Amino acid sequence: MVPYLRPQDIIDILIMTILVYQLYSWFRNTRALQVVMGLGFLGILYVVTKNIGLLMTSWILQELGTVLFVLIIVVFQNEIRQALYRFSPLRAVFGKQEGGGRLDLLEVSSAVFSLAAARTGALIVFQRREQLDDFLLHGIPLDSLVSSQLLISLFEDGTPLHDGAVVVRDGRIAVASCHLPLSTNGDLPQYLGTRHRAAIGITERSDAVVVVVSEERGTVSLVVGGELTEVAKPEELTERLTHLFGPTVSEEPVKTIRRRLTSNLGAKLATLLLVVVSWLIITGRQGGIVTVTVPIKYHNLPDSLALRSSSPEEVEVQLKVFTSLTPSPKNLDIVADLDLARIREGNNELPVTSDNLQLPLGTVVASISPAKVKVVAQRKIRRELPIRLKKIPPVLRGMRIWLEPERVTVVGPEHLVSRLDAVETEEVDLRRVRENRVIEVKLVAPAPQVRILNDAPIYLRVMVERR
Ligand SMILES: Nc1ncnc2c1ncn2[C@@H]1O[C@H](COP(=O)(O)OP(=O)(O)OP(=O)(O)O)[C@@H](O)[C@H]1O
Repeated sequence: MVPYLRPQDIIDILIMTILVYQLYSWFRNTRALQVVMGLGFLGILYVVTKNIGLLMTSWILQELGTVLFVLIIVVFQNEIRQALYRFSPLRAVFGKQEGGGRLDLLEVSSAVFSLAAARTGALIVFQRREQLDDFLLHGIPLDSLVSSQLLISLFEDGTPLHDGAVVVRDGRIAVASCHLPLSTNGDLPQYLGTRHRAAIGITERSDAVVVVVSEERGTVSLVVGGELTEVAKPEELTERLTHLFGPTVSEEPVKTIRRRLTSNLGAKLATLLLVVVSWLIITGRQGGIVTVTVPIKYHNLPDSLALRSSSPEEVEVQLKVFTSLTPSPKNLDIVADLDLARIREGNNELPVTSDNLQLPLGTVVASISPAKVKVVAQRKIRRELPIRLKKIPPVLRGMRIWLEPERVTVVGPEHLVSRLDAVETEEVDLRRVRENRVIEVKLVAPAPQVRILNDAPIYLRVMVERR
């Protein structure tokens, strides 16, 4: 189905694999991923039913797909907005990374473990690069420094703000008593109640880091990327938070790259397979091969050389065409433009490649025939030749005629210029000339490739001697 694989195709597949895998890792464990999987299944079903000719089923699936697509955009607008935000290149420039330096993590750890010891439930969300506003409900805005005492008193049972989560942003407590979205991950253990599900929910939808204290069990857990891990000691929590907020990652870059490439390898390979299959289906749906006859044009011929001959004048180009993008490449003016800057005197063979063609969007060159053109170049020479009147006109008795200047310089291919013995003027009519005259005459180029290097006018002087 695919006769060749260009380097661009490999880049194409790799880019799509990275994008799809990124999307998958961001949507993983969210409702959106399950819906996207469901849609993917419907898509596969549609392709299968269409290909085996189940007209009604494929038609219904097609119509359903359009409706579902619109519904998904409406229902998952938050997720889509977050995903687009994550893709934005401006995020790296303007997005703020929560700095561990501005936040006293020792204060946080000490508060959290005091709360755990007192069996007071707590939920602290640390905003990192991604905005959380879309996910926060009913919060009371605050703007205060993070201190152990303040955190303890915020979660103190019976106080007005103890219910819900505290959000720490830019090293300060920004919101208290706010409601977070719950995780929809059906695989979570039964014993995790809504506080823990809320902690997991916000980290599934963003890059936030959450510390959660269980009122029932007195445990402290750290939640990142939807993964919850219990932390036993305040020092461990401080260390892990420092690592999460710290700008430096102590691992060597090579190790980090290797770890990033090999982690979650199964999902990555599955994504690659999915992209390759989709790529094969999409490229397989190209509108087939179209043959176009393309004329050859030349540029950059060195000044010292002249083109003696070239063959062929045209090449046949087979194009693979995406029909949806280019309806009829036959009607397009495609020209093969060859650069002659490097040719030498004599026979030259120039390859014709897709780089020489200006192709319309959505077309790819499958083959060019012939793939080479023969160009014979010849040295240009310069000669000074006498100027000769074309057909010496009949002159009256006593009339003298001569040309000024008498000689002119020409330049052109050696085989043409070497054969010339003069450069002729156009015809001049002297029948009515009875007295002295100066007539401007024009020179005629001996051949199209021969150039006359003369800017000054040529005069025919006529002198009539009176007796
Ligand atoms: N969506 C939410 N957003 C923020 N806080 C929430 C949310 N849902 C519940 N909470 C907090 O969790 C408390 C209820 O916790 P619940 O016992 O249901 O969860 P849990 O995970 O079992 O926690 P714990 O182990 O502390 O009991 C609520 O009083 C409220 O403070």
